[in-house]
Amino acid sequence: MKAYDVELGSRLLLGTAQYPSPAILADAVRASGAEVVTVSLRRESGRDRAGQGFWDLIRDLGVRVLPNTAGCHTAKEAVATAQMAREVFGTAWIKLEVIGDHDTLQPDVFGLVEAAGILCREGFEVFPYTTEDLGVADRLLEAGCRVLMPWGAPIGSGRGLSNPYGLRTMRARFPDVPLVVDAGIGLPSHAAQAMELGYDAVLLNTAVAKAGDPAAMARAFRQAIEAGRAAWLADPMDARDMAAPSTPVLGMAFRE
Ligand SMILES: CC(=O)[C@@H](O)[C@H](O)COP(=O)(O)O
Repeated sequence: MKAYDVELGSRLLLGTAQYPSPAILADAVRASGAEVVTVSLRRESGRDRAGQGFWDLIRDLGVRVLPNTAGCHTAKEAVATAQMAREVFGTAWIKLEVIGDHDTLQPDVFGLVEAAGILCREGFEVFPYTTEDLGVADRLLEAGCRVLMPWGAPIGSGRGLSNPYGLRTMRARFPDVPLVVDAGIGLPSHAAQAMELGYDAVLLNTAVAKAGDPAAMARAFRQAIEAGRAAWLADPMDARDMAAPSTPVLGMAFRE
């Protein structure tokens, strides 16, 4: 997958919050094969003393950092956080979250589009956490985003894909835009489903961090994402309403 002209070997992007310990986080990142990890500026203080240990750990893992604006509720707050993240982490990449609702952590799509426009004009490479709304997607692309990240389900819910139909429609509408399902994934089968719909990648955090064995779960997600991608490339059959005998009693044994 290509994101902002960077070729990524892994289609799993992993969050770094909520792990029981730094060592378990490191094991999970290695097991996942992820080449990109998200980092919250509000949680880690980057290269100052308090965040130095975390920063060293990320550097030793050799992964690319995708800072996020987690916890921001207005465009202004998100822009300021992104600007600080660029200074601290030395990257133009930013995962843009503008939260609109306390209960669902649903994106505020108005604030999102506004912040995306400002950040793209300032040279950021924006990964917006959005919904599957096609009109909002159009606005984000017009604002300059070159990757879209629709939610699977509310952050941290582990519910899987709430609206597979909407995600399928989005994939069909934007065949050439890198699309990443972000948030709400609870099980490897959810991630596989996203990949089977033709999504380019999956971003997740809680399902691995909160598993009894985070490294084992990270490995399971890696395998599921690879399987889902392989299935998409293999051109899956269409589902049917009616039964069709898989072993016909008449006719040829093979299609040709
Ligand atoms: C880590 C990160 O960026 C989260 O904000 C992201 O949306 C992941 O959500 P889950 O924790 O539901 O996987």
